[in-house]
Order: sequence, then C-alpha cells, then structure tokens
Amino acid sequence: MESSSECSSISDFQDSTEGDDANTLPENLCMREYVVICDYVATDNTQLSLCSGDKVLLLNAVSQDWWWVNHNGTCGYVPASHLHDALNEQEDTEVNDPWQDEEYYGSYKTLKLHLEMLSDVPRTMTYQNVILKNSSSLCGKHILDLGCGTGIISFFCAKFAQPEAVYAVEASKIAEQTCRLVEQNGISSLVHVIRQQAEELDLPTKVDVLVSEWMGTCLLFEFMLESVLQARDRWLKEDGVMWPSTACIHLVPCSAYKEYSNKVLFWDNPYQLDFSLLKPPATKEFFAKPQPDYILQPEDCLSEPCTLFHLNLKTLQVAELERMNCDFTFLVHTNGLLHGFTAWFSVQFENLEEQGHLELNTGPFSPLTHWKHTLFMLDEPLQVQKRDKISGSVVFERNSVWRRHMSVTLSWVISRELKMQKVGCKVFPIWR
Ligand SMILES: N=C(N)NCC[C@H]1O[C@@H](n2cnc3c(N)ncnc32)[C@H](O)[C@@H]1O
Repeated sequence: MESSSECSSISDFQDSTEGDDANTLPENLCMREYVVICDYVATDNTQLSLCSGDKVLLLNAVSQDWWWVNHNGTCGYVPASHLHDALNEQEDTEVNDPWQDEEYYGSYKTLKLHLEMLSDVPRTMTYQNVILKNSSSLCGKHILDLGCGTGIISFFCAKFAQPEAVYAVEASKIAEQTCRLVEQNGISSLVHVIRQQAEELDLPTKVDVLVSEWMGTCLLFEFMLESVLQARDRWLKEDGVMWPSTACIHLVPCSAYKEYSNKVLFWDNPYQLDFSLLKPPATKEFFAKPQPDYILQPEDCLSEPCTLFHLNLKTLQVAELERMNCDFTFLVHTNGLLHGFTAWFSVQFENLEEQGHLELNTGPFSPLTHWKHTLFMLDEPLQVQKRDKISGSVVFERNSVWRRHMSVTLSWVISRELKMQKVGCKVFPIWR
C-alpha cells in the first residue's frame, strides 16, 4: 500500500535543507527561543511532536510556514503557526491582546464590512423573514441584538413587530452612526443603542430573544460566538429564544482544477519557459491556508456533502469550541481529480408560530452569500473514480493564544474496492 503522509509540502523542503532527518543539525543558525502555542503531532520523521507550552530554539526559518527547531537537543520541523516569540512573550501578551480587539473592532468602525453584510441579500432577508414570521410572538418582548452593526435587525424588529424593547449592542465606533439612524427613523423609544462590548453589558432586564449575526469564515472564525454564548448565559431568560437556534458546518470533497491550474500548473511553461521548480513553493504559498472566498460550483462536488457539526446554540458551551472533531466518509459519485475539500455553514432559526424552522444555507446549492465557500486545497491532486471511498477526520482546534483564530486539520484515506490507495493529512491555520 503506497502511503505518503502529506503535511503541506514539508517534503518539498526536506532536500533543500542540510537536515535530512529529524536529528541532523544544519549549519550557521541564529538561536531564538519560541513557545509552542498549540499541540502539534508530527506526521513524518522530519517533524517534531510538541505540546503547547514547550520551548524551542528556532534554528532555521526555512519557509514562511515551516521552521527547523531544536527542542531539548532534538531537531525537526514544526509549523510556524504553532510558535510564538518567547522573547517578546511578555510584551506581546501585554501589548497585543490575544483577542486583537483594537484591530477587530477597528475593522468594523468603517462602512466597508457593513456594506458587504447589508448587500448580502440572502443573509439579510433571512433575518427579516425570521422577524416577519414571528412578529406576533415578539409583541411585548425584550430583544437583545448582539453585535448589531448598523442596527438592521433591530430596525426589522421595530418595523415588523411590536416588542417592548430592543437592546442594540455594538462595540465598534459604528454604533455612533447606528444611534443617528435610530434617531432619524424615530424609533429611539423602542431601540436602545448601547455602544458596549457584550461582555461588559448591563441591561435593565433579562431578555426573551437573543438575536445576532455572528458567523465568520468556516462559521467560527472571529469566535464572536463566545461573546454570544456568554451573553446568553448572562442575559437570556431560561425559556428565551436564540436566533440562530442551531448552526451546522458542512464539507464536501471537490475538484478545483482552475484554481490548481492558475496557481500551480501555471509555472510549467509561462511564455514557453520552464519555471516548474517554482511549483512546490507556489503550492506552499497559495495552499498552506484555506481560500475563504472560493465559489464552489455544484458540478465540482465529487460526492454528496456531509454535515460535520450540528451546534445547538441554546446548550452549547464555550469550552466545546476549543476542539471539535468529526469523522467523515464520502462515496465518490464521479471520476475526477480530488483537489481538496470545501466547507460552508448553515444556520437555522426556530419558528415560534408554526412547525419547522427558517434556514440560511451558505453552501454551493443555495444562493451565494458574502461568505462564499472555504476551499482547503491538497498539495497534490489525487485521481479518484466512481465508488471510491474517501474517509477520514477533521479537527477544528481553537488557537490557544490568538483567541479569534483556529486551525483545521484534515486527514483522509482513499480506498478502492476495500484496498487503501492514498493516505494524507494537512493542517490549515485560519489564520494563525
Ligand atoms: N462575522 C460577523 N458577523 N461579524 C459581525 C460582527 C459585528 O458585531 C460586533 N461585535 C462583535 N463582537 C462583539 C461583542 N463582543 N460585543 C459587541 N459587539 C460585537 C462587531 O463590532 C461587528 O459590528
């Protein structure tokens, strides 16, 4: 059985460094201490397995993503995304907030991201429909709109329902504009804009409904969900409603020939010249991290998608977000090239007035949203054929230092007629 353990082209650098296995020390190296910020399990004999908190000496930053380090006398490669500069550790954690709040809220103080979100019709109309279809249930109720941005959901509540009060909470400077909008539209007796981080919120009463649009790349990036769950525990009545009520992450194996051709095959003969030695670094540069704005065409799916995680937002605990893992099995339904896997999310809103629920699905079979799709590219495409099985697992691991970031580890086995063909594994930081 041929097996190659793929770990984002580390083997591409094996022959380009003096270290030909995990114990040879290359020459002329500058020593600098780093802290391991999340566990790493080696996937081949050139790498080191390390635990969060281990200290290593950086010997050679062979690439942007893989570093050659010494840990207690043993050398090997580790992903740079798992290391943090220990020398500035004290300063960094003092100066750079692990939540990067200044940068994060700074990105929401201008209209750019709010225009993108408001221009997303499937997203915004789903929230409008939720308010519309539940308008009588909202009569006389207290509503918390967490991370309200320009206040669009609060406006829907005021326009289509008669709640007792809407608390529109927004931490970024955009809240100043939201206040003006509420004043100008004559709803300031109903909608109370509070410029505050939800974590420091003080409301006059608990609320009946907690509505929020908190979803990021791969659902979880930004981890605003932690703020939503904390606000739920502090401010939502026991029998209160969470909107969204549930959230799912979906995955499908796919072809992405155009992407692979444009980013890697391109180097075979640009202007009839052989630049093919640039294919390995191109693979590393373009595919070490996922593409968050990919648009997957339905015909590029190699099997039916699967639902990896189904989160109940009334009961989910913050601690569960640290590490989520799931096994998967796909039955390939067409011959083709497996270039990677694509992920997307869906959220469901319980309907208070009739059976069923409303759903916002950001996948390739639904109207396109501003989240688009997230493509995890393998380093090498793999030939698959109808009835092959692609089984494996995915691990979503939250970054233990940079709290808005995470990594996605995909492991796969391709089998044909019960015989294993290809095995692989790749870690994708989002984004640290
Ligand atoms: N991925 C998303 N939907 N991001 C929308 C985030 C919106 O919520 C705001 N926001 C995020 N976290 C918080 C928080 N803990 N408290 C208040 N506002 C927040 C943020 O400023 C932006 O306007």
